[in-house]
Amino acid sequence: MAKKHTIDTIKAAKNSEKLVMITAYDALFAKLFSPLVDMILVGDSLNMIFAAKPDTLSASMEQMLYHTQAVCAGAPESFTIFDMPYGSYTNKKDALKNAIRVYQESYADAVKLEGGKEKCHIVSHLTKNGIAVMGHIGLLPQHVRGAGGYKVANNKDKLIEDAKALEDAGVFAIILEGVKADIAKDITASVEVPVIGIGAGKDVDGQVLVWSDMLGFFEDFKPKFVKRYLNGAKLVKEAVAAYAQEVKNGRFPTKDYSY
Ligand SMILES: Nc1nc(=O)c2c([nH]1)NC[C@@H]1CN(c3ccc(C(=O)N[C@@H](CCC(=O)O)C(=O)O)cc3)CN21
Ligand SMILES: CC(C)C(=O)C(=O)O
Ligand SMILES: [Mg+2]
Repeated sequence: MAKKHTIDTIKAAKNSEKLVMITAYDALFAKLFSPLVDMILVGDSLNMIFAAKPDTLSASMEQMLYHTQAVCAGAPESFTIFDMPYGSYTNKKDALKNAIRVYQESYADAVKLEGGKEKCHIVSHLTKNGIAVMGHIGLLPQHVRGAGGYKVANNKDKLIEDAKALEDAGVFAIILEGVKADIAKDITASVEVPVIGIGAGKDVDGQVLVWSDMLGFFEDFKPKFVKRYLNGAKLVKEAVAAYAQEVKNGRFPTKDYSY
């Protein structure tokens, strides 16, 4: 990706090229991913992956800001999206206050928040104040406890209504999570902003995956939509085992590694 995206180039990608998005939570990986993807999401999924919590609900603004500062430091050339944590956008006033913190305390380019029609008054309040907002509909991880689990969403008419309402409220793109592929196709066709899928099949405008899922580091989590492009956990375990063995048997360090 030669030049950093803007909301205009992201919108223009619809119907011309697929958009590639990946999560990152730290500078090291963000720097590796940056030249290879269109957008980086600092997902509240970091609460589960980085902090080993059972869900995303306890992620805080402070934690999200800390990780976003790290990601932006590692990937200044990437369009970076801050995932608004649970409870940070329950009303217009709090949402704007917290979104302004994102722009003032990090270099994130946009924020993302979960919800459709019922969140549009908040989305338009943010966009009217100069904040770029990405929507997120379908399976909403922040609703996991209230909903009693992660469930694929199949209410096509409601999802199309949500997508259109978000577009009217001013989002520049929409995440569509956990939706049957044929329904996702119709939702994607119903709006002019790009729809980025996760577990939503191929007929969307782009894809997002959690980095540690697609690189095979998050071994305990293997839902249907995750493709493993690397067996990260296996490679790391082999390397650390080799190091441990060489320390134990005195083969490391040799003269080459000694002063
Ligand atoms: N590591 C990780 N990857 C993610 O993609 C992710 C997170 N964490 N945390 C936040 C949310 C939670 N997500 C999830 C979590 C579980 C399922 C899941 O169990 N899916 C079932 C389908 C259930 C159904 O058929 O209704 C599956 O078996 O695929 C899906 C998305 C996606 N997000
Ligand atoms: C799964 C993606 C879209 C997300 O919201 C996250 O990583 O938190
Ligand atoms: Mg999230």
